[in-house]
Amino acid sequence: MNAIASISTPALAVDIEGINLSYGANHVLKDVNLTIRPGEFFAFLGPSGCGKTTLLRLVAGFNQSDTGRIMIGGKDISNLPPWKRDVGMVFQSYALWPHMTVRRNVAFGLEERGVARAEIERRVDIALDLVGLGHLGERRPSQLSGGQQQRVAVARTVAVEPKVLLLDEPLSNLDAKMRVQVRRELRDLQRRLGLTTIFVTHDQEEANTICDRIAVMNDGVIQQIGTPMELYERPANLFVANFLGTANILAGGIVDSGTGRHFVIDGGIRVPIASDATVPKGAKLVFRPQHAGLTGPESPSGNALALPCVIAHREFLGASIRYGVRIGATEVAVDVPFQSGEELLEIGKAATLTLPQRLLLWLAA
Ligand SMILES: Nc1ncnc2c1ncn2[C@@H]1O[C@H](COP(=O)(O)OP(=O)(O)OP(=O)(O)O)[C@@H](O)[C@H]1O
Repeated sequence: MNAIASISTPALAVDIEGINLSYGANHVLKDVNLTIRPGEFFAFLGPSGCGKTTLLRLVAGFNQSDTGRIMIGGKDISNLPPWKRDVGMVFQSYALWPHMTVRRNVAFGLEERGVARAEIERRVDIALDLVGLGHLGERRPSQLSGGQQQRVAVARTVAVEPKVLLLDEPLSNLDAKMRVQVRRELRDLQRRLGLTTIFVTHDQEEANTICDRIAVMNDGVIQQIGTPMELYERPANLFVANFLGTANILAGGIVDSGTGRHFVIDGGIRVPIASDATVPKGAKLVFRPQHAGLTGPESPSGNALALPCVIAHREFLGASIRYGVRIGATEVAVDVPFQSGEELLEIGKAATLTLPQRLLLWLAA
């Protein structure tokens, strides 16, 4: 039997149903419902304090909810203590024992469970090999890099053969370069093990690059669940649009005249609304910087919307130029691919912002 087959268990779904949780008057989780599919790498993503760690700890059994239940593989585990849930959690701090060798750190959880010595040695070997640390078993945590310590924390968790892996901001103690490397390793390990995994992060890039699907949270409420691309291309509301990537947001009001609906933005500029567009009540006009174009002040031909604007800033980003553009009193960002030798638009000059109708988003809060 190969190393992976001997340490992985069949992947199970996690169902989170009707969860409400309060700390005193602070209603931290508000009617949370979601299903994590077997073998999925799933993220809880949201700003600090939105409740994602509280939700993860609820799955682990460290918190109790006021209502609802948690199911793993179709079995209600809400009333089981953490050690009977078959979940493994990697903490932000790693929580390694400083006085123990790497091997002892990985073995510790197995010893606590009364696993036989020969089986412990076998599983420690497999877990350390999985994270590429087989040769460093006799070192102590202080003799390892941050990335290596993180891998020991993962090996220790995987060694107890959990049915679900929980990762609480496991990359936040690493520098930017290490983070990119370790997140790839984590993704690769998760794929090889096929283990249902929940990953908590406030970093959208981290969630986008390694997770199959993401639940975006704000203020204890799930805003939207989807793949990274779905969330980026079809955000459900202004919060999601703003949290994943850069979003330009223009406020205004709808007027319905004989010539169809228009969205009147700052300065009285009228943006025609496509006849088939769904515009929720209180919606704002949203578009991504790379979906807009810029030309000189004369209106361009074609079927893009053309709005008069003024160039306010210009930043060279390498592959593109980011222009800060004023439309009425609002400034928006427009990314134009950089072509060597091409003339740039001058700051302070009038220009025309072009927007393809099909890429406009009409989103409410
Ligand atoms: N044990 C506790 N007692 C009281 N309030 C708590 C407790 N744990 C968390 N909270 C509160 O619950 C809310 C959600 O906290 P939580 O740690 O889940 O947020 P988070 O999204 O994980 O944030 P961060 O990214 O900063 O860790 C916050 O308002 C926090 O102050």
